[in-house]
Amino acid sequence: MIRFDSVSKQYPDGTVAVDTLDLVAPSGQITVFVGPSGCGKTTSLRMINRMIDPTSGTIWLDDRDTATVPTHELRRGIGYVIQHAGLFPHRTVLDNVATVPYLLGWDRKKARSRARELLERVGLPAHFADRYPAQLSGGQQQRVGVARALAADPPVMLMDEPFSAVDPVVRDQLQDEFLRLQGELGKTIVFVTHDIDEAIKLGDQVAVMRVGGQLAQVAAPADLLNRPVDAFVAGFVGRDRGYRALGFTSAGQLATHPEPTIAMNGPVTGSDSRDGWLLAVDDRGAPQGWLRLSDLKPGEGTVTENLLHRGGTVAQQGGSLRSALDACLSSPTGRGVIADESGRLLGTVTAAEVLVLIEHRDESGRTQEPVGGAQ
Ligand SMILES: Nc1ncnc2c1ncn2[C@@H]1O[C@H](COP(=O)(O)OP(=O)(O)OP(=O)(O)O)[C@@H](O)[C@H]1O
Repeated sequence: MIRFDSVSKQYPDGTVAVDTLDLVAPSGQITVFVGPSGCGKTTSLRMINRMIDPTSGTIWLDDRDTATVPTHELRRGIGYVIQHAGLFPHRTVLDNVATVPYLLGWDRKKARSRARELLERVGLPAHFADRYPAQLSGGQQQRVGVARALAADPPVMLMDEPFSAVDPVVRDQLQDEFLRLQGELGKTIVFVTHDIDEAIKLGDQVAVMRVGGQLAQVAAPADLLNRPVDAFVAGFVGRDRGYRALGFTSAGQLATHPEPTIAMNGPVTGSDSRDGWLLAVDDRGAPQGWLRLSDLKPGEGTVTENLLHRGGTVAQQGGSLRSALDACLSSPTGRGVIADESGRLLGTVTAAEVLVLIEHRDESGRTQEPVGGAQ
């Protein structure tokens, strides 16, 4: 656990970067600092490993006042990842990852074998080990940065905009893999970003700061979306927060309607169709897309990929209200496709049925007794 106890930082020129911050970052969880440029996120983060010393107040790491811990000892237990990864350009990827173990005096073989294991963990193939950072893409460099920070297995990780310098698709992948890794490792993580969507996706709790270094609100993502404390937080969290909050509310077990299907690569037969549409499934029963019978030209007798409307999303049974509603809204038929955990079709629901569930959410955002749906 990391605890900020009335922590302030005023730089010598008089700038108050952080103003009387009180906050707990619980062990094994991800706490995200988010806020507009200059609101004191980086300063707050760097005070944890004492790259910056607070002007007043105390930062506790478990039961130790960090001001009383020698910095080299403090930093041994704290991994640090920054934007652009900050890799050493003249060292190979493997030696970059092994930096801290070398510094800690590990035997070279053990350090390198640990580095190899970590590269694999962050999803980099073994042949990258002997490359230099400049020979990697931005996303690959960030993975190396994460592996390097994890090398000595520190219980705490500080991450300052680690995924900001890569394109949105790679960022999304890095975020997913980071969450998967954290699921395995359970580190105490403090993460800085200016991107509210990233904060909401990654944070177990999100601390919104305002310029002047004040904490505006700290809350779980769903609470932040459902109950912003003031106009600043509401504005920062964004306009479609009501819709996004549905992402944190389970749709429960949806009562689905049976949906007539047609087999991929099989013959087109329209006899079961209710409204001129059929849902194509593969040989495992996984939905592939919708087929509109009126799109067929004479002689097109086989269900092939290029005949399908594939824009619709598929929601998983037991998933969120947002994914269920999205499945309906994105479906060309208005019927949202619901699959089981292994991706096999269960049936469909309508937006009206999902809306009934949304209306029956309780105060905390949970859905009550499943209502609506079908037989
Ligand atoms: N060394 C310094 N001397 C004086 N002022 C500083 C110094 N470092 C940061 N500041 C100021 O402190 C405030 C907080 O800066 P900080 O870098 O912590 O903000 P941030 O929220 O991380 O910003 P960004 O998202 O733009 O990186 C800003 O007004 C900044 O200009």
